[in-house]
Amino acid sequence: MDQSNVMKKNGRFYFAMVLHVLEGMLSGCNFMVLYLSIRALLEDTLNTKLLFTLTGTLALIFVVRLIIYSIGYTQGQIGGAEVSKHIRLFLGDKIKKIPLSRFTKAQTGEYINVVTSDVNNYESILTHKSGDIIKNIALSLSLIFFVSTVYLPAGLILLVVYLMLIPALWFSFRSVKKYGNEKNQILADNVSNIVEYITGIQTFRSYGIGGTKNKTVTDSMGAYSNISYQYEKKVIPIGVSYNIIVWCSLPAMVLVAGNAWVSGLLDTATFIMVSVLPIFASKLAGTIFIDLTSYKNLMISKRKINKVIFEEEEPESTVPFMPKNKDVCFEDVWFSYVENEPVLTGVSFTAENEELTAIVGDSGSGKSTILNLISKYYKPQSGKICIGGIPITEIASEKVLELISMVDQDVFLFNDTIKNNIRYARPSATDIEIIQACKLANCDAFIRKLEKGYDTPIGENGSQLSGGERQRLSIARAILKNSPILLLDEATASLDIENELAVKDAIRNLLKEKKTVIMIAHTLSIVQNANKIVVVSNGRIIEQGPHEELLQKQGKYYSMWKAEEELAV
Ligand SMILES: Nc1ncnc2c1ncn2[C@@H]1O[C@H](COP(=O)(O)OP(=O)(O)OP(=O)(O)O)[C@@H](O)[C@H]1O
Repeated sequence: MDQSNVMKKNGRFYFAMVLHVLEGMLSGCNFMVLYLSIRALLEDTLNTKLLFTLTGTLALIFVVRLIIYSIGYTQGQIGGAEVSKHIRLFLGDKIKKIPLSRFTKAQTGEYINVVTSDVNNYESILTHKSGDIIKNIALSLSLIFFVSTVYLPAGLILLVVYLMLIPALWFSFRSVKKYGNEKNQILADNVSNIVEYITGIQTFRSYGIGGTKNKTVTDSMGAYSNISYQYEKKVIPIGVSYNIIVWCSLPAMVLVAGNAWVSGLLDTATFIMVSVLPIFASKLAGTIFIDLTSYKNLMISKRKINKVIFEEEEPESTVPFMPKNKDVCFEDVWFSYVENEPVLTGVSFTAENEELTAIVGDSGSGKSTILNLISKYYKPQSGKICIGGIPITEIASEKVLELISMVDQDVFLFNDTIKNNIRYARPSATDIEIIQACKLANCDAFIRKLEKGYDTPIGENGSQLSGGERQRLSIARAILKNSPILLLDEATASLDIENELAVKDAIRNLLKEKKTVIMIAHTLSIVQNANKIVVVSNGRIIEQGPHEELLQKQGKYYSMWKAEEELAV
């Protein structure tokens, strides 16, 4: 669907709106019948026949209104739900196309908010708010029209009641604009913080910073209640003042109509009718004020949805990406996550086709960032990253990632069976291929010991598995995907010796295939046989070459090697 049509309202919605207008006008007719009844009563012309005619008319209005209401309500609900269904489907698809670098912590809360509460808000505008507002406005207009025809000054008083809505809404819309946007932004931060809090609840609890002790969450909750309070504090007095002013229409009406009655210009029936109408009209105007204020507030959600709909997308994957070879080349790449805090400063190196390139360096030197850039999770600020000589900047992430298998420290596992978790790497894989991959990744044995073997559900994010087991499942995925480029973060230091050996053995099996491998190595013993070792320090490459050559240089690599040897002794 074209993005400019996503939020477009449909025929059902407009049909429902027409029916709401009719319903509002019919409600106004009740007052006319009531007026005729009072007239007949006071003029002593009320008899059984007229009484039946009047009550029959009221019953008919009721039945017609009921029919119109039922059709209008149903059409409005279906029409609104259809629009929000299109929005949800579009956003689901859109999120796939947004560059991965946009999914920072803050932005994630914003997206969650848009696809959940903002779409719900917009749906409620379509299914409820618009209909209620339009119906009440139609009813108000028919009241003004009716009263004006029976006694013009009374009609003008009612008109003033409704015209007073303009300044009241001007003030309330100003507050909505000021606090509503801020409230929405704080809510998005709140969602991000809560998602992070709940995801990390075990860690928070283990350090005794759960509940109110978690300052970030409590601060953000506090900020949200503050802004909600500020918002209400500004809007409520406007609503209250408006109500007080419009209720003055009651004594004003009694005074004006009373004077006319005393002077004989107005009959008793009209006096009674117009004198009680301000009670109803004031209440109705108050409802319209509240509904329009909340409509304006809900329209913030519409703008936010639109912002995501028109957000810049990844380049389309129409261009086939078939590099002749799979060497990965960095040319003077500069990158920072946060403005003015460079993490990579002029990185240049080539990981040759079907060779093993190891990246070593101090913690925080930028090793994982290099892998993140190859996977297009982020975009460099300057410089070029090429695969097989083709710059990847203009290629869709999807296409680039087809060529890459990633085995890193953060293994994400779905709440599904072991077999299905591995199958994500290649949905067309047969059970035998999955088992074969698991054997090579050293996980077949532990999987078979589980109650239901490969069909065992592994809980949310694989919570029932150890760190080493999760890493081996991730290696099994990479083996199954069998892509020509392998990005590997060898993080075995945190594992117990048995798991470390199993993972290292699985990695050895993974490396047997002819692939372009870029491996972050945390222990140097594993990189001795690499074709090239790239040494990173403070975001720069300070040495590169094979093991022996780097040892001879007696630079950073040499001292790291010596330090590791001493540790081993
Ligand atoms: N998403 C992020 N936002 C902001 N800064 C980040 C982000 N990820 C990493 N950094 C910072 O970038 C720098 C390089 O991080 P990186 O993870 O690439 O280092 P590393 O060499 O892989 O470290 P380690 O060996 O400890 O995993 C660090 O200072 C880190 O704090």
